[in-house]
This record gives sequence, structure tokens and C-alpha cells, in this order.
Amino acid sequence: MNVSRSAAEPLLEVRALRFGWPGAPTPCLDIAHFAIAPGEAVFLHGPSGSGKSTLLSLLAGVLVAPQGQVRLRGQDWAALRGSARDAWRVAHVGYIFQQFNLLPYLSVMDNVLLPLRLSATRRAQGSRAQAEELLGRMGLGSALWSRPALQLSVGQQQRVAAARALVGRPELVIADEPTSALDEEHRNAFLDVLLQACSAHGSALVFVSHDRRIAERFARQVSLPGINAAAQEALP
Ligand SMILES: Nc1ncnc2c1ncn2[C@@H]1O[C@H](COP(=O)(O)OP(=O)(O)OP(=O)(O)O)[C@@H](O)[C@H]1O
Repeated sequence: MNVSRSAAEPLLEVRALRFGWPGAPTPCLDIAHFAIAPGEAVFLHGPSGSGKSTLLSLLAGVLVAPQGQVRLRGQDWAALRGSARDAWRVAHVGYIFQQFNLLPYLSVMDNVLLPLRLSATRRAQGSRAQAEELLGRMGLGSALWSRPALQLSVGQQQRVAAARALVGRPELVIADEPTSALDEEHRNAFLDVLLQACSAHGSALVFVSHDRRIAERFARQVSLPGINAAAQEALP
């Protein structure tokens, strides 16, 4: 997995991607080209069902498209199999899932430290002190750190998931509706921490939300129907 890189290369590049869910009559995604530069903050929006979560899964190699390419740091996800794909993902991607995917019986701190345990690359760029700082900045004080994740409120779990995505400074952070369970005050504080941490770490951020009030905080805004020929074909 030694992929040589030049400074001008995008961090993430999608080419001629076509993806349909099994049994669906038409493809869900048909994207000729889409690229994200290192450190870029992108707000991805589109109607419900337009394929945002599907695209995020393809960007992070959780799904692999049978047609086209998705390359992260020059590495095509489709060329990696099983555990190699998982290792590439944990080394380079922090993912805040819509349902958080915390390990419920692990403590808050152990959930956040998981990427450092699983990846030497993340471990080299992270530490327990960094995890503590991220949790603190997310408003999750030390009294919560040894509690099992399942004992936290939904809004607190969302912030634990964000700290886990940021620890170890992955080059790409993906956030799928990460503010849906937060009130306005917590949402703004959460966005401040997420954007500042990504900027300080040099991490690119792809942030999906229905909440267009957030959009202006991002340097780049992308509409999924806008980059998806499959959606345009479906228009009357
Ligand atoms: N696991 C799956 N199996 C089959 N079809 C799926 C699956 N996941 C999503 N789809 C279909 O793919 C399309 C896009 O779904 P997706 O969840 O990516 O949209 P979305 O834009 O993220 O929606 P939302 O904003 O409501 O979260 C929908 O038609 C959905 O029914």
C-alpha cells in the first residue's frame, strides 16, 4: 500500500462512479468526476433519499462500486480487500456515522481511543491527552469518561463519535448528519470544535446535513443532485 503522492493531487477523487443498490431499477449515483483537496471543508446537501449516505459510504470504502473509481490518497478502494481496506480506512478516515456506531459497553474514553489502538498511523499522530482535550472541548467532562457509552444521552454520544473521528488526525473526516440530535447552542459549539480541529489537523471534512443554516460555515457547498447525473436523468 505504498502510494506515491504529489502535493497537487486531490486527497479524494471520484471518477466515472456508478452505483445502484441491488434490486433498484435505476442507479442511485452516477458521478463523472468529484474531487476534494487536502484540508478542504465541504458541505454536502440534497433531498432525503438522494444518496448522500450512500456516497459517504463509497468515499470511505465501506461500500465499493462495481463501476468507476474512488481513490483516497491515490489508493483505489476497489483494489483493497477485506482487512486491508479496513486498515486503510482506520488509518486515514474518521467517520461520524448517522447512528454513531459506538461500542455500547466500552467506556467513553475507550471508544475515543479505539482508532489509536487499531492503527499505528493514527497512534503516531494522537494520544490520550489529545482524546481528553477533544472530549473536553466537546463539553464532555472527565466525570463521563469512564461511563459506558450506552449510558450517555443521544447528543452526548454524537459528540463522543466526533471525538473518536478526530483523534489521531486522519486526513479525511466524514460526518453524516452529526448535529441532528443537538440543540442550537450545542450545535454551534460542536461545529466550532469540529471545524477548528479539522483546520488545525489539516483534515478535509465532508459534512452532510439538511440544515442549510450551517452551510455558510463551509468554504465549499456541493449539492448531490448537482454532481449526480443519475438524479438529473430522473428529473421530468
Ligand atoms: N442498504 C440499502 N439497501 C437498499 N437500498 C438502499 C440502502 N440504503 C439506501 N438505499 C436506497 O438508496 C437511496 C439513497 O439512500 P441514502 O440513504 O443514501 O440517501 P440520503 O440522501 O442519505 O437520505 P437521508 O437524507 O434521508 O438520510 C434511497 O432510495 C434508499 O432507499
